[in-house]
Amino acid sequence: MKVMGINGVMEALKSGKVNKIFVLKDATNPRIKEIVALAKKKKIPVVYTPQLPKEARGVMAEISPIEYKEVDTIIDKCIREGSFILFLDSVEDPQNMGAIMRSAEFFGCAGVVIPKRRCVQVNETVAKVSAGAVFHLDIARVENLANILKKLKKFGITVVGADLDGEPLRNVDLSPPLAIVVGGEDKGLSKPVKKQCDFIAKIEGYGKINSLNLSVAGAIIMYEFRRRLHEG
Ligand SMILES: C[S@@+](CC[C@H](N)C(=O)[O-])C[C@H]1O[C@@H](n2cnc3c(N)ncnc32)[C@H](O)[C@@H]1O
Repeated sequence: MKVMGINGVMEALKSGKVNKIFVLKDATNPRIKEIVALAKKKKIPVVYTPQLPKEARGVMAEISPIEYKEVDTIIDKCIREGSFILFLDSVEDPQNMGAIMRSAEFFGCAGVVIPKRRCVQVNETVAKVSAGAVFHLDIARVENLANILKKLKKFGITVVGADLDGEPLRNVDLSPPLAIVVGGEDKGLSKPVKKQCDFIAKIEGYGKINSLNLSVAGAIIMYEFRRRLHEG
């Protein structure tokens, strides 16, 4: 897998997943120089090249494939840290997947769980849009999201689904340990997934359109989770 762009390469490098770095011969950006210095310190080969794809913006890394985690590892971490797990139900657009993964990492998510089918997988676009967040996140792939959500109850994890057809977010209990479930672009939350949610939360709008981009909806709930924890 290749990662392009300064942020993605830097985060991949910090996470120890880079095998080789390609740098444009005449690159002058000081952050690229920082990347080269860090790569050399970590004894990672740096190849200078006269040409790179435009979207690399001067730097590209060859990385090991994403190592998916067991969902149980993420559940343990969520309980131990008193944090939250993000579940993505049939997200199809890699831009949206990358954007929500970036926010999930930013808000200190214990891990992200995605279905093996009918969902975009963690590819180069997701890695790039996430600004390298995917290299710091624990990500699990599961056969059936609803079955895992059912299992969470036994561990005392509250499951909150984000949906247009819910009660206002401000009335919903977001106490940790928490699972936040966000739906896909077209279908939203599937029926079996909705059935496993303890609460369905709606972010109230004040304009004419009725829905948010899924990555924005997810980020608002993750922020609200952290805000309430902070304010006690
Ligand atoms: C673009 S919306 C999907 C809309 C879908 N056509 C539907 O009818 O549910 C993608 C996902 O973002 C989340 N979302 C978007 N707007 C939201 C809102 N106002 N409140 C809660 N969740 C929202 C939900 O999880 C939703 O499934």
